[in-house]
Amino acid sequence: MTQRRDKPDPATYIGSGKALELRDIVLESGADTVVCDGELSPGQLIHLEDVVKVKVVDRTALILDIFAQHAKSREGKAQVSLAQMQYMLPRLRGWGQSLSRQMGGGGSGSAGGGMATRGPGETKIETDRRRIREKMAKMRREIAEMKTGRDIKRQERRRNKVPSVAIAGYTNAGKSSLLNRLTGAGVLVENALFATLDPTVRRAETPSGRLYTLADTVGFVRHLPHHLVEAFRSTMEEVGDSDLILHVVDGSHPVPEEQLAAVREVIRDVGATDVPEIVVVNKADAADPLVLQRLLRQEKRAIVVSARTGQGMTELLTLLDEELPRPQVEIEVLVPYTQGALVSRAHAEGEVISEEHTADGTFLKARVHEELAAEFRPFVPAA
Ligand SMILES: Nc1nc2c(ncn2[C@@H]2O[C@H](COP(=O)(O)OP(=O)(O)OP(=O)(O)O)[C@@H](O)[C@H]2O)c(=O)[nH]1
Ligand SMILES: [Mg+2]
Repeated sequence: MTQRRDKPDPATYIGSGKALELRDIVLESGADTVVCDGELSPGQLIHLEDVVKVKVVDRTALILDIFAQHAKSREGKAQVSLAQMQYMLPRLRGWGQSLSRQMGGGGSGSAGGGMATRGPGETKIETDRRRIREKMAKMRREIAEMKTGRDIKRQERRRNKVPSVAIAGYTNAGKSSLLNRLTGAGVLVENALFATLDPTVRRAETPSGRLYTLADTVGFVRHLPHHLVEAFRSTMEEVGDSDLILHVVDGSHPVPEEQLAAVREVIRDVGATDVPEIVVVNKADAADPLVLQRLLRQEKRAIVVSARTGQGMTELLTLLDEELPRPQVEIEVLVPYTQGALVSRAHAEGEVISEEHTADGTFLKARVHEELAAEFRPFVPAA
């Protein structure tokens, strides 16, 4: 059901007449849940439930439920429960329901007899709120500790100078499928929204034999509610810290541009705007050729692939090899004057620290990329 309004009804989100219409649909169809593609205030949710007499789930709650089903890592799980508690806090409903029921199925054992700890004059709902807040504080501390661990890992990767590639994109675009294609990683692929929550990082090799890491990320959605942004953070940081973004877009979608734009908005939000991006138009096997042509015309650096059939993978790997920043190596060499071209390349492709013309040739200190360093290897003076 859709309704066009200037703004949501303050009481029931949709208008009161529309709410009655919705109640009739619920009765006729025997539906047990109403899902609303929007964010309801706690009051709107309660009022709407009172009218339709079944459970009402808004967009945030639905996304949280999906996250909860798919979170695998400890940090992912903790972040989801934190977001769930934050969501529940203003929505607790009185005496009747137990906390665990309100927290949604499969809750992490947060309920339990609150009677014993209830302070004087505190109602059940106040007790519940206090306990949730305490639990949230504990959870935040735990997440902060987990983050430190992850940062250390990331720093190690940096120090090792293995360039990192993040696969980002709208949910269901085929990010995990692409990761599997590129690395044979066996990451969960599902035809469901948000199959991925925990950051999954693999090591891989470019055709020219350079090592890099490839990180799968959670799918982006438009208008991501704020407390979900927090729950996403681990993956987003991965994107912001990467050396290259493979921005996967579902080419079989009639208007992939919308998803591209939505994802770019989030990339901007996490400050990853200066990370180079390759647009990977996926699902070529199921796409309208006209849409693919349009995308290739519009996007500077785009490539059409199919993670399913393997189409375009060789080209993608070649492109990735070209776009990955070259790690810099410091060299100290004595280059004979007959090899002047090599010295010129150090100037053009690298950064010359010092240059001295001796009787035996050019004594050069420079920072250059790995391939060039290899060419200078014959001229490293014997120690
Ligand atoms: N036809 C076709 N389907 C594909 C292709 N790549 C992926 N799919 C399907 O698209 C669906 C989503 O793929 P995933 O790889 O899980 O997508 P994702 O981007 O990782 O999704 P989230 O992790 O949920 O954000 C699955 O049903 C895949 O089988 C492709 O090249 N062609
Ligand atoms: Mg995935």
